[in-house]
Amino acid sequence: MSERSNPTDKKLKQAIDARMAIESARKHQVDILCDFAAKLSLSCKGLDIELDNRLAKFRSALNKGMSFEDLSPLVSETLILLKNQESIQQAQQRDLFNSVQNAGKQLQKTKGLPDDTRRALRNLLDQEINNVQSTHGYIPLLDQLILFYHEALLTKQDPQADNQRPVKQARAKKLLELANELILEEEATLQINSIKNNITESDTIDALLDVAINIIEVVVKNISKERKSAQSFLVSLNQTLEDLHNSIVSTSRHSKSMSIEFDSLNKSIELKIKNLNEQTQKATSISSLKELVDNELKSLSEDFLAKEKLERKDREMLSTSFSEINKRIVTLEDKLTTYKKRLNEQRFKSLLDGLTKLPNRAAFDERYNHEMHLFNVQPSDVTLAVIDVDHFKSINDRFGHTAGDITLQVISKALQKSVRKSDFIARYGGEEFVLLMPGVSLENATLPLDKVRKVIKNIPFKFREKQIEITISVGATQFKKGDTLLKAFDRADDALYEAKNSGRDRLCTSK
Ligand SMILES: Nc1nc2c(ncn2[C@@H]2O[C@H](COP(=O)(O)OP(=O)(O)OP(=O)(O)O)[C@@H](O)[C@H]2O)c(=O)[nH]1
Repeated sequence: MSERSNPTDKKLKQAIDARMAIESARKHQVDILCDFAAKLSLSCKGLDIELDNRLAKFRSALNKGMSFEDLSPLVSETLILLKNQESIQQAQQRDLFNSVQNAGKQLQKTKGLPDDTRRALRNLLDQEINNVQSTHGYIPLLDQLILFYHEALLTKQDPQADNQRPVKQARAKKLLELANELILEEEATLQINSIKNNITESDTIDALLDVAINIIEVVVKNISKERKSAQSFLVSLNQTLEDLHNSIVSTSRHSKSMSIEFDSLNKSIELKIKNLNEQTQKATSISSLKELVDNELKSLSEDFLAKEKLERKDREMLSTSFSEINKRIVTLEDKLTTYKKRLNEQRFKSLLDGLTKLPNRAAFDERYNHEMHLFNVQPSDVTLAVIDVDHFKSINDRFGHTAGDITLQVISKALQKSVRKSDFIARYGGEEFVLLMPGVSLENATLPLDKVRKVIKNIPFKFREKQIEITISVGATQFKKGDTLLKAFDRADDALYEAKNSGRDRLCTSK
């Protein structure tokens, strides 16, 4: 019997053990789930007080191991609250979107915001904000926005703040370039040169604005002076022409009246001769003939005298009026010569760079065009070099704009002195120069160009008792068949870029 019950007991025991194992595994799973649910519920903490209370109850019920039937109503209530919370969050998200967008737009209107910040802000408003999916997604955007506000605030508080500097520098550079392009009279040029010193010294955008206004004032004054002088020239030219016209009219009037007088005298002489002839035919005696001839000859001689007097008077009048006309023509010629001279001076000035007195970019363009035209008609060796002063900005920054100006003048003189007479050197703009070497191949140009580089490097610049070495980078090329002005220049520019990128203070060539 015990032998029979034994297997049954064993089976029962095995079944009980298996059941207990399942129960324990299930309990373990339930524990994990409860723990998970409790932790998940904690993550919602702080959204809403009622939801917090309900979730706290839910967690405590889970801890106590409450049955799922008992938990069920609590879960349903929590679900309703969570659903409410979802729509509340959607509304909050909409509000947040609007607030961030409005704040950003407001910030965009701020003046003096650094370019990088402005670009990042535009990206935030145009792109990033539209990719946000949840309320949490706004956190990095808000963080960024606060940073932008901080930068804007710095710009407002400290005019010399670093973040305003790039904006100011860009404007200062532009203003300087414009000032350099102005071609005015001597006095105005001096004024502009002294104003130019203030450009780099201005530490705020407002100060730059003042400088710009000063420049405009000088230009306006110069224009009105030019206009006045052109007007007075035209008025005087007009007056001289009118005088000339009057002289000619009066001469012609005089000639007309003279010719009438001559006509009547001639007629009277003719008549008298005719009369004398007739009387002579009719004369009956020598004595009557003699008397007649005497009378007629006397009258004729009076007429001839009158004619001679008239002729003399006419000659005198003509001579006076011609010398008068001549005088006026000479005055006119003088005036035109002066004006032509002024125009030539003006043209010459417009082709010279005011600061360095080297030919300017317009002069270079003219010559470059000419050389390229000659090359296209009959190819020959022409080398083009672009020269740029290295780290010139730091000279301005460290020692001031005036020191920068003097440096450019010294470098220009040295460049002018170290190129050949047949070469053409010009200031292309800023701290950049261009050199045309007609009749010189690129191969033959490398030695003289490198010599120029060394000449500049050896100039003993001294600023504030400090010895400073200034170097140049040079990019050169040679005209090639099929070149355009742009193609050849780009090649020289590429070579210059290479010289800059490979350490500066060198010559690079491009074939
Ligand atoms: N004093 C003075 N400065 C000028 C004049 N024209 C341009 N500049 C300055 O020249 C500087 C040129 O600077 P960048 O173009 O940055 O070049 P860089 O400092 O020479 O540096 P690299 O060319 O890269 O070696 C700017 O600061 C301009 O303001 C001028 O007529 N006078």
